[in-house]
Amino acid sequence: MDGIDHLADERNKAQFDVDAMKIVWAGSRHAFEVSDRISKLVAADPGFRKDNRPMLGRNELFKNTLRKAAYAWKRIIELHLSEEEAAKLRFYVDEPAYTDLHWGMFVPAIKGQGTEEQQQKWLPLAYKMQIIGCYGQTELGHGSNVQGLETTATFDPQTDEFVIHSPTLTSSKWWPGGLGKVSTHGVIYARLITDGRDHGVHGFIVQLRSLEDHSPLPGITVGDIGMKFGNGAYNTMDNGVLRFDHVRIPRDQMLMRVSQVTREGKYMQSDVPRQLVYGTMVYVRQTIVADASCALSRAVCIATRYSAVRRQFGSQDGGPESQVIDYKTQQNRLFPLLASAYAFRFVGEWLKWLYTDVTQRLQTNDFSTLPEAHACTAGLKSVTTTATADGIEECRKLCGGHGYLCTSGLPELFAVYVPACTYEGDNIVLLLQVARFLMKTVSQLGSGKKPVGTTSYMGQIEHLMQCRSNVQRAEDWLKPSAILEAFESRAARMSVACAQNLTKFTNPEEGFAELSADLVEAAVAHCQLIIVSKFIEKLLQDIPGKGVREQLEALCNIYALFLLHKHQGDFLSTGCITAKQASLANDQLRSLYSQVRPNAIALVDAFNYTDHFLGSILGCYDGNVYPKLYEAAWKDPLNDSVVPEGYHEYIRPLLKQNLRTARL
Ligand SMILES: CCCCCCC/C=C/C(=O)SCCNC(=O)CCNC(=O)[C@H](O)C(C)(C)COP(=O)(O)OP(=O)(O)OC[C@H]1O[C@@H](n2cnc3c(N)ncnc32)[C@H](O)[C@@H]1OP(=O)(O)O
Ligand SMILES: Cc1cc2nc3c(=O)[nH]c(=O)nc-3n(C[C@H](O)[C@H](O)[C@H](O)COP(=O)(O)OP(=O)(O)OC[C@H]3O[C@@H](n4cnc5c(N)ncnc54)[C@H](O)[C@@H]3O)c2cc1C
Repeated sequence: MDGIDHLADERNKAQFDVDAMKIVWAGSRHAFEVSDRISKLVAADPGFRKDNRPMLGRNELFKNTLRKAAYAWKRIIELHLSEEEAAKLRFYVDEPAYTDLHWGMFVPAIKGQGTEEQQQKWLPLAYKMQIIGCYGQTELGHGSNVQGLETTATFDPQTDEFVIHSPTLTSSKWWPGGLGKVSTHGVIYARLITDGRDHGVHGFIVQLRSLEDHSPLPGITVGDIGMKFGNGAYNTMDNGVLRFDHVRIPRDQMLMRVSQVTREGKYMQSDVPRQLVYGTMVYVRQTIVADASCALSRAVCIATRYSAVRRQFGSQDGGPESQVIDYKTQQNRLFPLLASAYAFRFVGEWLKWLYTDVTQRLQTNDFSTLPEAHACTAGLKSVTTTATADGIEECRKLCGGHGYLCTSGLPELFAVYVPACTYEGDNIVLLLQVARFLMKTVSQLGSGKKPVGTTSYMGQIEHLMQCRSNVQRAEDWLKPSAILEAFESRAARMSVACAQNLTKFTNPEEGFAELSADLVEAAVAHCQLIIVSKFIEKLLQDIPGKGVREQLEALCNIYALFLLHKHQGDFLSTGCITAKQASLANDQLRSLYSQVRPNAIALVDAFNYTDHFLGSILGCYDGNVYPKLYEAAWKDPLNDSVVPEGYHEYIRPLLKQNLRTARL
């Protein structure tokens, strides 16, 4: 526009090396270089334009998504992009599409649950996109309760086939992304029945559409489930409905890594735990945690830049008004979100490591860390997506009225993001899984079995049950040991209190149901401890770059102390800290906000988002917000004509009628 950087003064205030922080954020120099190159490539390509999405009707919107997905694939092939680069390209194209499920769930399901042979047969086809797949688990009647799924896969020994069937309306598959209009195949979850016996839910590769003309195969009824929350947004995705009427598939299309059905129809189980059937969900939950940091950082980048541009009140003698970012209330809402974005980034990195580690162990039949991996992925998915969805909405409010405009980018970001609280496991249902894991851990404390990994803090249960924080001055809250002890003792005491209350029930399941609200809170406390401790561990690493460590320390302290303030009821009622110490934490938070304030713009610049990816006038890099908002308004289709369509039919007759009435 005017070529001036309206945020230059803010950028000049930075007290750290932004380029070094970009590398910390990306994870490595290599990751930064790939991300930087691919994001610029996407931003510069008009084929990936996305600013028109809110204006398009469903059919147009969907066709546009198909075009983009095909174009993205064309570019991936033309440019010989690696798997890593291709994934980045899809990320920066930033449009929910069937490809997310193909690459994100269909391929991982085959990799995780298929035998070597099955992988060799199906993966090359999927990698070349000669088949397109979805993940067909949820049904109209059951989503969370996977064991309640009704679709059946009955083995027919005469033909060596499974017969896939939807026996009831509620057994219709409902929700799978990419299913409605695109997928040719699906990994479909169904109850395996052999010789009249029900062996529970298993995965099957089922062809759904003809590879010649895309029509549904015989016995298959398939379509889209209809418009979802928000214009544009997730409506680029064809979430589908699917019914089977005795559809036959060859026996070797059951995913047979975990269990097998022989030619004779005998059901056999490998040594691997049955829960590996749920393995794809563990994988995806892990990726969702890393994605949370992307979505939150994007919203925070928009809200931070705009808060520095926006001025309200405080003008004296005709001088400039105050930047809204200087209001302490704005900082108290914004900076903890900025800190959370960094915290989720680092816990996401760690979770990726944990997942890789458990996968390697599984390959050598070591299943010992699977329960922890399940609890961590489930719990962190829940806590980070809830905080991110709430955080995006908070960022919208932080941008005042303009945040409500689609051109702010925030309404669409929220609408696309908010189902993350539900998909891949409803967040409450997942926290209850964490609570079960915690109750088991507590119950084993007296047995001599040493808790390991993320529950190792429970090894010092006697200390944690009676310790009192020794914080005396606000600065004492800057000590990682003070923070860790407070978070560990809060989590331990909440879990132990639940475990003690559970003993009052003769039926443990009844007790679990009755105490489930408290159990969820104990699970949240445990997960928040993991996030805080992984941030602190990150700071123990070598962190190059002038001032980078200092900024990260401030953000880590903000994250922890803000949580402590928000959940002070927990910390006080469990006696981990005193009211005076809670108040000192608050004093420290204020001073941390002042420390972050001059660095705020540079801290969001470190995310290295292009204007294309941000998709927000309020968050644009140069901060030249008002001319862009003004210009964009005139591009709205409603402004194509000065007098609106419909004037002659609906406005003019009204006005004329009022004139006649007035004359009477
Ligand atoms: C990149 C992709 C883009 C994202 C796009 C998003 C697309 C969205 C896709 C989807 O949503 S796919 C569908 C996802 N569906 C769910 O997440 C369903 C949630 N429900 C469940 O996961 C499970 O049913 C449950 C809630 C965990 C309960 O399962 P179940 O009743 O079978 O188990 P329990 O009796 O409670 O537990 C038994 C035992 O198993 C352990 N366990 C449970 N899940 C797992 C797991 N995933 N991995 C390992 N272990 C697991 C559980 O802890 C119990 O252990 P023990 O207590 O017996 O030791
Ligand atoms: C955008 C989107 C994309 C999706 N994509 C796919 C896909 O690709 N493939 C696929 O298979 N599925 C997909 N799903 C389905 C998704 O996985 C399920 O919706 C999700 O697992 C939640 O299950 P549910 O809908 O049955 O919720 P319910 O379980 O019906 O939840 C309703 C309410 O009941 C509560 N509740 C349920 N059980 C308990 C309990 N035991 N204790 C306490 N409270 C409980 C929940 O907390 C919630 O408040 C998608 C969903 C969405 C929204």
